[in-house]
Amino acid sequence: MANLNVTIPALKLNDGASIPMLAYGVGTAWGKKEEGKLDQAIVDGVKTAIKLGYYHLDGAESYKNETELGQGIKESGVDRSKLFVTTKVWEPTGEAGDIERALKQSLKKLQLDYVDLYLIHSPFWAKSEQDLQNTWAEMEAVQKAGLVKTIGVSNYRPQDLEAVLKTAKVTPAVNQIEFHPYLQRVETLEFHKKHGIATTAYGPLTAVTKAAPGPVDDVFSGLEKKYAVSAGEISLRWCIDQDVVPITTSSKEQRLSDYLRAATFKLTPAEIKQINEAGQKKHFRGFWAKKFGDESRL
Ligand SMILES: NC(=O)C1=CN([C@@H]2O[C@H](COP(=O)(O)OP(=O)(O)OC[C@H]3O[C@@H](n4cnc5c(N)ncnc54)[C@H](O)[C@@H]3O)[C@@H](O)[C@H]2O)C=CC1
Ligand SMILES: O=CCc1c[nH]c2ccccc12
Repeated sequence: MANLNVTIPALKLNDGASIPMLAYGVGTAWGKKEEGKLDQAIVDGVKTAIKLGYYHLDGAESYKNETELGQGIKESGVDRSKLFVTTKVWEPTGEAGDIERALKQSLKKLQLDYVDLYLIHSPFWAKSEQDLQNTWAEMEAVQKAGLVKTIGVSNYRPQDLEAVLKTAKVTPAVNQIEFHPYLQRVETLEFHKKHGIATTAYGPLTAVTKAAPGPVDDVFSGLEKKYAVSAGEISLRWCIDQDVVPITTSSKEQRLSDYLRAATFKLTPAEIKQINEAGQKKHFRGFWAKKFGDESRL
């Protein structure tokens, strides 16, 4: 297996930490594992990703494979300090101490004493603005206690972030959202920019996988020839060149290896504009569609 030996760029977060701009996610591609049993395929997938150079790893309590993610990290032999590990809390209860309890369980499964980034998986469990605010205060507390380096959110809409910012002492450093040419999240990205919140993107390959064929295909084929890369690699680079960190995944080593080519070329502003204009002709949301509302562009 060719290892391209590429350098993945990093993005500076609002708290001074650096986040690698290409991540390997363990939330999709692996199917459902048997409860309580270590799934060696997931452990091996994590080790393969790390071996190839994916040092940013995206997990979550709800994926039920933090044990495999932790074991893969351990068996990779790569120094902990070189890795950037994210996990997410699923549905906070709103009770005092619930975030600390959930985080400590995650850390135990991951066999780690801290995570680089801890996210609230979604805002959809909250019944009020106050729920979002109280839980954010709990996130601030675990950061202060040194259990996590950086705190953030996922799937938050501008109105959810507004609510958090009314009482926050620490601005969320990251919002992890679905982002691809058919879901460009213009308003959300503008809000992020205004408040110094970094965007990380799940579903970055959607335009060339689940939502294909579509209006970006012709633009992509021209760029595939120009840069001698695949449409997937164009999709990932389209994120990176807009300062968005793509989180991708595959159980296939060859695909993961190929995607590293996203770090070997750069799209021009005119090419990004071409993709954006073509992408705006179609709307597709692969995750959480009912929660956002089918037609929402947020
Ligand atoms: N915070 C959240 O709510 C969510 C977070 N995530 C995170 O993001 C990660 C990546 O999410 P995805 O949507 O899976 O990312 P993605 O858009 O990069 O798609 C990856 C999937 O596409 C498949 N694929 C790749 N190349 C392909 C090709 N050429 N033809 C056909 N299929 C191909 C892969 O096998 C994999 O299943 C997850 O593992 C998870 O860690 C994912 C969804 C929601
Ligand atoms: O994060 C992506 C969506 C999601 C939420 N819970 C699960 C569990 C397993 C796979 C994906 C997800």
